[in-house]
Amino acid sequence: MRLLLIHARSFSFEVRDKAVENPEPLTEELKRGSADNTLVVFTTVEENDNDSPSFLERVADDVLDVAGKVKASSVFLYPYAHLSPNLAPPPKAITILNALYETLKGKASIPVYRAPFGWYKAFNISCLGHPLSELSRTITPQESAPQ
Ligand SMILES: NCC(=O)N[C@H]1[C@@H](O)[C@H](n2cnc3c(N)ncnc32)O[C@@H]1CO
Repeated sequence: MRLLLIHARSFSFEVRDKAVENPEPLTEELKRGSADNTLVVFTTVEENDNDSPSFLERVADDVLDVAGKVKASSVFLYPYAHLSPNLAPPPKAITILNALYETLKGKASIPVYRAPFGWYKAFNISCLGHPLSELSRTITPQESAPQ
């Protein structure tokens, strides 16, 4: 999994067009969204990722560690298919992203928002520019436990 974490003074998005054959069904609340003082997590699910609790908890712990360090008021999970050449196919990616969203919500003491999967979206972001305001992570499922 590849993450780009941007601590934003403000962030907003609005859905435009379908980007995959079967995008996530849109509800009114998923068509647009915004937050201030938020940690935007651009997330690319890779082909070797899985939805095991141990993997998702490592990802969530890393994200929430950054959110705490930068004192973000919320986390914004943003599906983003541009951070890796080894993409998981959409059905697997949406499953893992939704599981990561639930894991984050279960662990976070701040609100966790998300943008919908499978859509092109317009977005505005105002990066705060402090030393921890632009971070990237590559997190992979651990190999099977040593024999
Ligand atoms: N620019 C906006 C956009 O990227 N839209 C992406 C994601 O919402 C989603 N998507 C498809 N595959 C993946 C993946 N492996 N990981 C994350 N999202 C994915 O499908 C859209 C087209 O690739």
